[in-house]
Amino acid sequence: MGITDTGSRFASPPCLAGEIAPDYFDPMAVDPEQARDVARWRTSERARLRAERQALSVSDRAAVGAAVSRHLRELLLTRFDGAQGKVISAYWPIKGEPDLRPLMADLHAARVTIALPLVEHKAAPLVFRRWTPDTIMVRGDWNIPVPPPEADALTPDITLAPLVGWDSAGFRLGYGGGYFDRTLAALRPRPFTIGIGFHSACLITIFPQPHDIPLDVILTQEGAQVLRQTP
Ligand SMILES: Nc1nc2c(c(=O)[nH]1)N(C=O)[C@@H](CNc1ccc(C(=O)N[C@@H](CCC(=O)O)C(=O)O)cc1)CN2
Ligand SMILES: Nc1ncnc2c1ncn2[C@@H]1O[C@H](COP(=O)(O)OP(=O)(O)OP(=O)(O)O)[C@@H](O)[C@H]1O
Repeated sequence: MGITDTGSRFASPPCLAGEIAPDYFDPMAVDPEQARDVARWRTSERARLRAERQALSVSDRAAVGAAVSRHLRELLLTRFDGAQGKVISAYWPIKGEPDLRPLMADLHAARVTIALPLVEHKAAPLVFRRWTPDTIMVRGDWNIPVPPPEADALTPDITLAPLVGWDSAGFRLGYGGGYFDRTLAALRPRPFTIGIGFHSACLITIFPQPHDIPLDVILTQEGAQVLRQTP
């Protein structure tokens, strides 16, 4: 899907994707050799982008977290009237991801219900459990801090998907477990999905495969990218 045909508008330049001929790559082609090449390429791009992110100073990363939080607050106000009474799934930052925890606490105080994702079963959709600033976290899969098993399981209205890489058609590269794609494929109604990442993690294309689901918005420190129509 191209940029112009989604009716998108951009807060900053959308990373050259408009310069790609639409017939350059056929995302629906399921050629096993091509799928294998894409998987290898993704593995090396993930490593490159993660190393780049890790090389940033702590204060640069903190500034990105603060800027993304500002844009997210604004997006929730303008598109969801502040999201009061809604369930938003966030994430507990790992491996240099933008830290939105202060905003999570502010949203909780503003009567937004916050949930966090858990890998409770390998290669299955994520489970979301309620988080409040008083939640005592436990170690989950991959050592990610998660709410305890007795925390309520919730279905998010809005999902924040942390990303390792993104493209201007709204596709996301994560850590390679396929968890968000499986989750979005399973959830009905599908939550409004906001990718969260560094602007510099923009790729010309992630070579979307049939299982990849484009996000509704991608937020970076430079604002909203790939903003789709109102849900
Ligand atoms: N902060 C945060 N929490 C999150 C996510 C996230 O991206 N960020 N997730 C978003 O989904 C889920 C965890 N995602 C995971 C993704 C991959 C693997 C994992 O084991 N990766 C293997 C490679 C897998 C493969 O290539 O088959 C590895 O790196 O060794 C684990 C958890 C839920 N919580
Ligand atoms: N809906 C789905 N059903 C079954 N398998 C899926 C689905 N979505 C993704 N997968 C599998 O997960 C694998 C990894 O997917 P992908 O490369 O898109 O990961 P990712 O989006 O970077 O990971 P994550 O969401 O965990 O951060 C794919 O090879 C695919 O086989």
